[in-house]
Amino acid sequence: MQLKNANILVIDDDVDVLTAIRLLLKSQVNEVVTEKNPNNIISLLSEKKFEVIILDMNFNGLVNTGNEGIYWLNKIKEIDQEADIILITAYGDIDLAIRSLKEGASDFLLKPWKNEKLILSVKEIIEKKRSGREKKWKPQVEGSKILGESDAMKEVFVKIKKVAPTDANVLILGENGTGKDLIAKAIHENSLRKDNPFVKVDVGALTSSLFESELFGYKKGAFTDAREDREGRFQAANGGTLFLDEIGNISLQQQARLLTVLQNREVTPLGSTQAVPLDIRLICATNLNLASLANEENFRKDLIYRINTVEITVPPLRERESDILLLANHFVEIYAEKYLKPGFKVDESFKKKLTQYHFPGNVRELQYALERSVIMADQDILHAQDLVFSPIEKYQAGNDKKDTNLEAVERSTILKVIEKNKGNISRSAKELGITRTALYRRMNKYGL
Ligand SMILES: Nc1ncnc2c1ncn2[C@@H]1O[C@H](COP(=O)(O)OP(=O)(O)OP(=O)(O)O)[C@@H](O)[C@H]1O
Repeated sequence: MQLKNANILVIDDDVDVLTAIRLLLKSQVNEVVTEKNPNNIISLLSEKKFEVIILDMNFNGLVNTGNEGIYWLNKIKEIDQEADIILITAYGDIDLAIRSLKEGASDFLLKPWKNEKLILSVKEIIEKKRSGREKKWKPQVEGSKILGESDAMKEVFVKIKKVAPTDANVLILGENGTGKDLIAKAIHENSLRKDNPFVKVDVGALTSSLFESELFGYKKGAFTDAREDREGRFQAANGGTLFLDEIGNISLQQQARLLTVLQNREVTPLGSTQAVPLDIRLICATNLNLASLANEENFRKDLIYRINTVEITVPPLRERESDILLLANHFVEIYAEKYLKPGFKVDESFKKKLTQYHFPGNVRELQYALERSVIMADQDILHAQDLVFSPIEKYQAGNDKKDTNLEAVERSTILKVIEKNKGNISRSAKELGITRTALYRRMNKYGL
C-alpha cells in the first residue's frame, strides 16, 4: 500500500506529541501538517484536503473533559462529511473514545500509542478510502453513460480504470448487446490516447477480399478498383486506439495477416513496398466465449495471446438483475424526453415483468423494448401489458435450439443483422455480404 501521496493533519496542543507524530509519519507520507490550535482547523481544511486527520481529545483549557475532541470532530464533519479522523485519547477516556466512533471517528488510539499501531491505523483508513473510491468510479463515455450497480459491472469498472491508462491490449468478451462497444470507447476515452482517433472496424463483417484493403489500405493500381491511394484503418488509428469487433469470426488466413502486423508493429498497404510504422492500442471484442476461441481449429493461440493481455468479460444482463431496473429507468427517462412524454413512470407489474425476463439480446434488447413501450403507451404509467418483447430475439432464441431449416436460419440472420444495425439497410446488406436490392428482395420474401 503506497502512502507516499497521502496528506495528514495532526492537531494537538502538546508540541511534543506533534513532533513525535510528524517524525514518525514524515518518511511514510507526502506531507504531515501539524497544528497546535484547534481554532485553526477550519481555515486549514478550507485550504487543503487531508486523507487522515489525527485529533487530540483533550485540549488544555479550564476543563478537560475530552468533549473538546467530540466538538472538533463534529466541526470537521460539518465541513467534510467524508473526513477520516483518528482520535488520540488518554487511557481514562475510553468510554468517550468509543462514543467518538459513534459520532463518526474512523479510529482511536490510546496514549501512549504504539508507533506500529498508529501507522497501521493510517494505512487501513487510506486503503479503505481508496478502494471505496475505486468501486464508486464510473467510466466516462462522451454522449452516453455506462450504468451498472451489480458486483459484476463494478468489477468491469475497476478493470477499465486499471487498464485504461496503460497501452495493454484488451479483449472484451460478452454476448451481443452487453455493452462491449461502450466499454471499448470508455477504455479509449479514459486513456492517454483520448485526444487521438478511436477507430472501430467490424472485422467479422468484412468479406475476405475487403479485409486486407480495409485494414491495411492500398496504393493506386494495387487492384482493378484501386483508383487512388487509400489509407487503411490501422493507419487511421495511428496514435490512438483500434477497436476490432467480432474478432472471433475471422478466418485463419485473416488471423495470420493480423498477427504479422501486430508482431511487426507496421503495416504495408496493398501494392506498396513501404511499411508504415504503427503506434496503436488494440482492443478486440467477440461474442464467443474464451473456450470457443481457444479451439485451435478456429482460432490461433498465438493471436489470442497477443490480443488478450487483459480480458474483460461482460456478463449477460440476465445474470445482473440489479442492473435491469437501473438501466430501465435510464432508458424510460431518455425516451420519455425524446418522445415528449414527461413524467413517465413504470408500475410494479412492469418492473416484475422486466426482472423476470431473460433478455437474450441483453441491454440492446432492453433499450428497444422500452423505446417501444414509451412510444406505444396510452397513459403516463407503464403496466406489464405495455412491455412487449421483440419477436426477433424470441425467434432467434427458439432458432438456436431447434430450427435448422435453411430459410428459417436465413430469415433470423437477416433480422438479427438489421436489428444490430438499428434498421440501417445499407450497413446490414454490407454485413450480410449482399447488395441492398438483394436484401430488400429477401425481406419481401420473408415478410419483414
Ligand atoms: N452498462 C450500460 N449502460 C448504459 N447503456 C448500455 C450499457 N450496456 C449497453 N448499453 C447500451 O446498449 C446498446 C448495446 O450496447 P453495445 O453496442 O455496446 O453492445 P455490444 O456488446 O457491443 O453489442 P454487439 O456484440 O452486438 O456489437 C447500446 O445502445 C449501449 O449504449
